[in-house]
Amino acid sequence: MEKEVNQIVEWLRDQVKSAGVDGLLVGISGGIDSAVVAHLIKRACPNNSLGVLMPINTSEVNMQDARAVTESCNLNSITVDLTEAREAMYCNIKKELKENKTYQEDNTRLAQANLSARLRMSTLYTVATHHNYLVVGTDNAAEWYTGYFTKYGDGGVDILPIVEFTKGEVKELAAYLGIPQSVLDKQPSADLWEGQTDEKEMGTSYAKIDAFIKGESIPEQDKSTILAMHKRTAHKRDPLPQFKRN
Ligand SMILES: Nc1ncnc2c1ncn2[C@@H]1O[C@H](COP(=O)(O)OP(=O)(O)OC[C@H]2O[C@@H]([n+]3cccc(C(=O)O)c3)[C@H](O)[C@@H]2O)[C@@H](O)[C@H]1O
Ligand SMILES: Nc1ncnc2c1ncn2[C@@H]1O[C@H](COP(=O)(O)OP(=O)(O)OP(=O)(O)O)[C@@H](O)[C@H]1O
Ligand SMILES: [Mg+2]
Repeated sequence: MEKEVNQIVEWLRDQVKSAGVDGLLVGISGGIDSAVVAHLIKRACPNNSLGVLMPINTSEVNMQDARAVTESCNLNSITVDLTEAREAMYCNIKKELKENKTYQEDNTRLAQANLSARLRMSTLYTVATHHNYLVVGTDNAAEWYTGYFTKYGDGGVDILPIVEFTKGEVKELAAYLGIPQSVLDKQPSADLWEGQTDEKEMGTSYAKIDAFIKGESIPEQDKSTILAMHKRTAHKRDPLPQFKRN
């Protein structure tokens, strides 16, 4: 673990140097992926790293965990509450769609969820511009393979330090780095709506996704769920389709 952590930390420093920026920042949710990235950026840039807490109707438990994460690595942090901004923006969009008679009730939950993720992305880039920092992403190998992230939301970042680590490996990194126990024990959740957990929404488990990525055999049902997600989200990983002139 120590060797891997040092390698990532070195890589993060190289990214800062080659981009010609002053430091690194990450959104802190109170979940394990951002906790690991928080510790890594603090190690890479002790005096030039920042955690950004961005509640949108976020529970006090998750806020406490987010604060515990920044305290556990002594990471400088700010909190930007986006609850009202998300509400105001979604209300305006909904009103216009209703007037235009193109509002679709069925898509409300996902549309609001993805708007939350994209408002967080906009906030991180606003702070990054002020500080001359890079925005560090938290996607792990399981999320990347299944495309379980919002395009240009939590997927809209500059660098991905843990994208080759399975969820299981992220947990090992977290234990090594000394992340608070309440964060280690928590069910992974995008926390985009009440009661959401990643595994409930995806219809499979991180253990199965990790095993599949590592080439191990898993039940057919899980395999087809994972492959369907991978296929449906190819556009999030691929370069943008570009019309080429003759
Ligand atoms: N074939 C194609 N080629 C090019 N673009 C394509 C496309 N198909 C859809 N699109 C575009 O992509 C959009 C759909 O993608 P996207 O907006 O990402 O939305 P979508 O993949 O439908 O939803 C995001 C998923 O990620 C989950 N999530 C989000 C954020 C954080 C976390 C977490 O773990 O913390 C998880 C969330 O719960 C949800 O299941 C469409 O609206 C369309 O604009
Ligand atoms: N309330 C929040 N405040 C700040 N950043 C957030 C918030 N919610 C989500 N994010 C950002 O979006 C990322 C994606 O969320 P995701 O749920 O995949 O990761 P996590 O919460 O760190 O870990 P887990 O997947 O175990 O819940 C987070 O790592 C974090 O960078
Ligand atoms: Mg989470």
